[in-house]
Parts: sequence; C-alpha cells; structure tokens
Amino acid sequence: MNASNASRDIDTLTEAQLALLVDRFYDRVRVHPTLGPVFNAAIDDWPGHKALLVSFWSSVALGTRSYRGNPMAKHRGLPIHAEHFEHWLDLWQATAAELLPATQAARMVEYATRIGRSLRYGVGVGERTRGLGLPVMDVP
Ligand code: HEM
Repeated sequence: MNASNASRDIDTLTEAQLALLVDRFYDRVRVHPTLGPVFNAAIDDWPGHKALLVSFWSSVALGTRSYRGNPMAKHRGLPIHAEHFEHWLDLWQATAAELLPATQAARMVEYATRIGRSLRYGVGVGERTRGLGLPVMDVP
C-alpha cells in the first residue's frame, strides 16, 4: 500500500472525463437562451468544436500540449457581454459538479475562472465597472 498512489487516484483527471465534461457542457450551451445564439451563429461543426475543446482542456489540465490556437483572437469580434461570461461559468460549474469528483470539479472551475477573466479583459468586458454598470474609462 502506497500513500502517494492512493492520493493520486483521487487527484487524477483523465482525458475521458474531460471529453464527457466538454460534450455535456456544449450540449447545454447550444440550447441555453443567452449562450446558444452566440455559439450557434459561430459554429457549424459541433463535433469539431468539441474535439478542439477537449484538446484545449487536456492541454490546460493534463499538460498534453495537444491544443494549438489563439482563444483570445477567437473571442474578439464575437458579440459577448459580461453576462455571457457569468452564464458560461455557471453552466461550467454546474456541469463539472455533476460529472466530476468534487476536487476535480473545483480544479476545472478554477482554471475556467482564471482563463475567463483574461478573456474578459481581452474582449473588453472586464469586471471593473462603476455602480451604474458603466465601464471605467481611463482618462488620459
Ligand atoms: C469563460 C471561459 C471561456 C473559455 C475557457 C473559452 C474557451 C474557448 C476556446 C479554447 C475556444 C477555441 C478557440 C480556437 O478556435 O482555437 C473557444 C471558442 C469559442 N468560444 Fe469560448 N471560452 C470561454 C468563454 C466564452 C463565452 C462567454 C462565449 C460567448 C458566449 C464564448 C464563445 C465562443 C465561441 C462562439 C467560440 C467559437 C469561435 C469560432 O470558432 O469562431 N466563449 N472558447
């Protein structure tokens, strides 16, 4: 009996788990009232999109380096507002919580929150807002 093996069993995420998470998540995205229209307008090849996202998440979470791409550039130019990011993360969190052990779900939510935050700033819908919900303008 080896303690490090036992803890590895709990901590190990597999590509199959990520594929299931991605598959269920985007099935829900497609029919979501706010997210669905943005994705359905941009994506024709859903199996291809899911496969790309499995490679993205396995690069992030498993270090496989199988993803090549530029997520920031892909999101610029899409009609995305702050609420899209909030719905995206809520749905990701709910799907991960259903499909993964709690530790792994928390890990995937943590990654998505961090990546989502930089994407938000990249597409110009960062979290810095004033009370009225106006974007903070930098005065030169
Ligand atoms: C918050 C965390 C998010 C993550 C981690 C994420 C991640 C990604 C990644 C890795 C891609 C593939 C980029 C490529 O083609 O190489 C992608 C594509 C895409 N994302 Fe996101 N995304 C996030 C949020 C959002 C939100 C809020 C929306 C809008 C509702 C969105 C809409 C899209 C669309 C439409 C594409 C396909 C773009 C295209 O192929 O032309 N994403 N996303």
